Amino acid sequence: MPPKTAAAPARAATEPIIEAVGLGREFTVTEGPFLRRRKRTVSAVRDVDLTVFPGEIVGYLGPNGAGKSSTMKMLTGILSPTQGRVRVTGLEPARRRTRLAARIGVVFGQRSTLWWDLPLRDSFELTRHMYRVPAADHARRLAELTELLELGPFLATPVRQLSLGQRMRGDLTAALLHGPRLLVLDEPTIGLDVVSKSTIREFLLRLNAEEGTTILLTTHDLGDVERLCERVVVIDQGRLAYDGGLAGLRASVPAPRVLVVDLAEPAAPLTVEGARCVRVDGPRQWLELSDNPARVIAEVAGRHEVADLTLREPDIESVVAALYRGAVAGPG
Ligand SMILES: Nc1ncnc2c1ncn2[C@@H]1O[C@H](COP(=O)(O)OP(=O)(O)OP(=O)(O)O)[C@@H](O)[C@H]1O
Repeated sequence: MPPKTAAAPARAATEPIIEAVGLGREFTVTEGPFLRRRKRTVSAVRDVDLTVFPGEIVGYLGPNGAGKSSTMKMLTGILSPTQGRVRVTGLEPARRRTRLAARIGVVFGQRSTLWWDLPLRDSFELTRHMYRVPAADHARRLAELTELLELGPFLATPVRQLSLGQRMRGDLTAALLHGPRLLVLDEPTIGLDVVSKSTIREFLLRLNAEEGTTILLTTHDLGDVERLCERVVVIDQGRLAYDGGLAGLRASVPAPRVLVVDLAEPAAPLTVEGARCVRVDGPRQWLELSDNPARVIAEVAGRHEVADLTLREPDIESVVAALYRGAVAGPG
């Protein structure tokens, strides 16, 4: 399926921070019962062209198995591409992994880089040595980050005693202590409660606004996307399916609008041309619209006594679900 595109935000004429052209990664897997094993090639990522400029926040989305983690691993040098080429901050990641590590921060939400048995503060001190950050710079930055991420009270706590949200904030701090230009996040809010999610989202926005840090994140949490990403890239079955703004994403997929009707009395599901009743709860009914809302509203109001009406635009969740379905269904 060719990628759908929408107008990307205006960018300064600067060097891209990420530039991938025709990027691909295949794996050879062995399958089948003993003595009848066969080798099969799995294409995890194919033909991905992706250019990200400094200061962007880009959401990299896709259903399970779409190729997000494989892309992230190629961008951070953990995996070598089998096709195409990629540069991150001007470096070829798999060949210049150590040099690249000094320029980027990486957080994989399900895997901590902190030392489990050490107090948080000691983990940060070890990180300082790994990145060779001067002591005074480290102290200043640690003070800023721990204040913004509300980690002060936990600096003496061993990592294994931290809650998931505290640990995630610790991982973010560790990834940012050396002042990277690019932050790569794989599921940064996975498993967190609403307050912790919000703390992390607000922090990332501030980091981007005040320091100009470029952020590339994968997430299945569309709240992250709505709050953080001016640009989304959708990958499906290894290929790009969309690259553009959130508004364009909404416009590119025909997800239906829903009319919520509060009748004066409970009634049987409404049958109206151009609408499909998808839910009934007492006097409230939800009509999925395939026609002009004004005509549907007029017809419902002509037949029933209506107490209230609300027209709901498709939420980003149903837009993305429709996009994934469309991409899975194939071209067109
Ligand atoms: N080391 C590997 N060996 C064989 N196949 C792999 C390997 N890593 C990934 N794959 C396959 O490549 C495809 C893409 O996987 P990947 O982990 O990149 O997807 P993802 O979008 O990150 O999925 P999820 O959202 O579930 O984490 C999948 O079919 C997966 O099974």
